[in-house]
Amino acid sequence: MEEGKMDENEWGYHGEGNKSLVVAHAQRCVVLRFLKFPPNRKKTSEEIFQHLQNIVDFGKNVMKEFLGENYVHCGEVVQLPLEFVKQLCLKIQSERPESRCDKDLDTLSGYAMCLPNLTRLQTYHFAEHRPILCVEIKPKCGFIPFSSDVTHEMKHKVCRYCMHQHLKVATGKWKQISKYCPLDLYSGNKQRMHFALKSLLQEAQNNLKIFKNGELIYGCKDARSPVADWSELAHHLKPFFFPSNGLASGPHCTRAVIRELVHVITRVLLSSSDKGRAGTLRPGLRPRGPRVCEASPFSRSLRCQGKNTPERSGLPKGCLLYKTLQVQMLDLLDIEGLYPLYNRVERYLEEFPEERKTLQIDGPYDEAFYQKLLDLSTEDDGTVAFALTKVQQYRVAMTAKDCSIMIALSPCLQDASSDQRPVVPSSRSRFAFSVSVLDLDLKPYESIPHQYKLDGKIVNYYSKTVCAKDNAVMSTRFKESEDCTLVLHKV
Ligand SMILES: O=P(O)(O)O[C@@H]1[C@@H](OP(=O)(O)O)[C@H](OP(=O)(O)O)[C@H](O)[C@H](OP(=O)(O)O)[C@H]1OP(=O)(O)O
Ligand SMILES: Nc1ncnc2c1ncn2[C@@H]1O[C@H](COP(=O)(O)OP(=O)(O)OP(=O)(O)O)[C@@H](O)[C@H]1O
Repeated sequence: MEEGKMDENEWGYHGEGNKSLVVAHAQRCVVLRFLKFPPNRKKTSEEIFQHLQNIVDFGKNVMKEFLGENYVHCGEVVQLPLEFVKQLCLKIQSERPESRCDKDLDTLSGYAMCLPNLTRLQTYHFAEHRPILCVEIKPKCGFIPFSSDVTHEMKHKVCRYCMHQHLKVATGKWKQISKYCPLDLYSGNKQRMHFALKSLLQEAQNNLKIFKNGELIYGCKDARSPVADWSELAHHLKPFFFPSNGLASGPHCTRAVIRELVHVITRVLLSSSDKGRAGTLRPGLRPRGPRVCEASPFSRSLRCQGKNTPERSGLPKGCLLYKTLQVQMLDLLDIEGLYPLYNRVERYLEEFPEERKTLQIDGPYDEAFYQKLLDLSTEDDGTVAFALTKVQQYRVAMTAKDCSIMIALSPCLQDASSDQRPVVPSSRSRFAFSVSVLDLDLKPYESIPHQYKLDGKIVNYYSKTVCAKDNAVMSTRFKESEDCTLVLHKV
């Protein structure tokens, strides 16, 4: 960043999550990502610089290794004029969703991350003049825990996302339960993936956003957001999927456009555009545990029709979903098995606080840190070293369970070359595409007790309310069928 030349009027609000806020440059293909903190919990400039540098190092030394060079963009830490940051913060404040304003943008350190704007195709410095469509998906955890440390039977049947939905609706975070189940998206089965993507389009929550030429055109800010409008979305997407065709508007057109979008995204998700190292975690993390989640409406309907569960994951090994799932599965013990190991590390640190640095709890996230993550043994020898390895693997797995995938699509002419970018066909057009992953900030060591409590809360709420309701319905049905049988006997 050229210090003297920073002008807040050249930047606009782009989006934010729980921990960071992103602004995009109007012309250049870059974004600035700032950290956010609750009021009165400010950190020193040095701490913020170190935190951001850790994010960059973790991306470079760990996530690039696991996920592949082409998918991960680490960016760099930049120092900005304080006056620019202050003015920028004032400028964007009115555009921030109310539900995110419990945290303030860090305006005191002057540090931020500079990254390519992934809602434009990967050209990094200058925006392309071709139209660009970008779909962001936060897929969440794609497997059901297989650890023998799991004590709640329900966790072996229903995935965490589907259980958590009920708690989120009960606490007012979202208005209604989504039909999306991550296991459907990660299944590699096209039919299930189509169902998962359609469900995301119906109830986007914070799991789906769509950008056109870098502008958000579809997505949900919070529970107060208006209901999704597919015909408006189809209106935006029609020129991309039916460029030279006078497809009339109306429900038929909307369905056709949405179908094209879902099919193209599925194809891209199943593609292996990465040329880097494939699967550093092999062998060891083969898909385990149930293939389907009992709460997924897709698998429920299969069961009702008396059909078998679909085949195990057919995800191609080079695709980003497969690689993300591999990293998620570094959570080998589940939080229930991990928590006692975290306590072992804690006890050790209480006795030897100066060891925190040697154990690399807060970094550096270097090559040595990465190498230790490759030890997949689950035989506990009672040592702090074993406990620490599992704790660090868990943190990395949690990061992969919370990252987002960005798919950028740019129409290309039928015969034109796509500058060596991969191309995906749809029925009436072709797209050059890129796939990237974002939000790869390593989850903090301190969040483990919170994870443990939240896990219990999610499962207990689901078991008490949803299961109890299901059982009541089942027993009424059973009673009715008993009554019915009795009547039949009498006759
Ligand atoms: O715990 P989860 O599964 O609810 O995930 C949290 C996310 O909620 P979600 O369920 O995706 O709506 C949550 O997302 P939102 O703030 O709800 O958009 C954050 O991503 C949070 O991560 P962090 O604390 O900011 O590092 C996420 O926390 P981590 O569990 O990843 O630490
Ligand atoms: N490099 C990028 N290019 C384009 N958009 C981006 C980029 N990085 C982030 N964004 C946008 O900003 C939003 C918030 O960023 P991010 O997910 O990193 O925030 P966060 O606070 O770390 O998230 P979380 O709530 O998961 O902790 C993203 O959902 C995405 O839409």
